Amino acid sequence: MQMADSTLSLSSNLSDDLSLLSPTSSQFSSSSEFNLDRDLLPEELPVVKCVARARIPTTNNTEIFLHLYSNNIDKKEHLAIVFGENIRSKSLYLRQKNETQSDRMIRGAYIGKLQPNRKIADFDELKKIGLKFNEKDELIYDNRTSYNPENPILVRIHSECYTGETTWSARCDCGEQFDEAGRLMGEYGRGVIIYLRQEGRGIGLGEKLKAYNLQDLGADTVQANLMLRHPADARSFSLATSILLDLNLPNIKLLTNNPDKILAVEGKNRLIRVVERIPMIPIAWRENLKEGIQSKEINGYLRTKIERMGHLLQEPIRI
Ligand SMILES: Nc1nc2c(ncn2[C@@H]2O[C@H](COP(=O)(O)OP(=O)(O)OP(=O)(O)O)[C@@H](O)[C@H]2O)c(=O)[nH]1
Repeated sequence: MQMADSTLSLSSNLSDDLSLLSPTSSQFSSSSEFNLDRDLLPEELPVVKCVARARIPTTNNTEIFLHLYSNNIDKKEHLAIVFGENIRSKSLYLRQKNETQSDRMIRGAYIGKLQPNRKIADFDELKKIGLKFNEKDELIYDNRTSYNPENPILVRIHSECYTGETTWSARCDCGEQFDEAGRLMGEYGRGVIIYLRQEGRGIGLGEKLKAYNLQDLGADTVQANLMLRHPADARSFSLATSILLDLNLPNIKLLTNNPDKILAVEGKNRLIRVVERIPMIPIAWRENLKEGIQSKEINGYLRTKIERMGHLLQEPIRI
């Protein structure tokens, strides 16, 4: 999203900045200071290519199809976690030069199920049963081969969070949101989680750990980023736009509280349409205080997202 550092004029020395962290500091007063402008989004989208896909049976008894993407703007392995066998990547199914049926099965460009002794991935076999390909050998989608792109599909765009997903952090709601998105999509039997490698809202894990120390020293999640001379949010969602287009999913129902994410994934030319926003209400806020993430940090974190980043969420009134 590359949001600009618009509110804070920083002194050159971090230790000077620490003195700004008194509770009475009023320099951050307005809400949603960082909201995005559609006109400033890039015109051109990144080029993405699905290089491998595999079926993953999960511990929840749901089957997912993991799609791994390369792209022309970074070297990271971004992913689409796909619930539903008939959601197809255009770039994956393109026929590659000199590839064999076995090559296609190995990189996941098959239709149906793999089983021992299967010989044909899709192409010739599918032609035989009447499926059509265009002059570039791209599969022409129809009801038998693909999800109907007119039907909005449930999507979560998730940014990597090592601490929330792997080390059980109760500083943020990332792990809970990831699990919840998977649970919902498993229940519906359809959906996509786009997993973007932009740790720490794009500043990386090392910088996020420094931000956590600043938070323990009294900064909120936005202040900490700014004090480290990063934007409040350094992410871009154009890769998610390109991946959704590659999966032939132009209409989506987005699980998010972040209005900027909606704008960002739709992009400048609105090639993706968010036809519905589905809020992600923290479990502790919607059920009872015994469930969900319990920590003093999480409440401050969520409050800052509401007050300073304009998140569409309401803290429950506790009696
Ligand atoms: N810099 C920084 N990053 C954080 C902090 N807490 C969580 N993150 C990162 O924030 C990102 C998670 O944001 P998301 O949950 O995808 O998005 P969001 O903008 O909160 O919007 P939602 O869709 O409503 O969840 C991950 O990359 C986390 O690593 C923090 O205190 N500082």
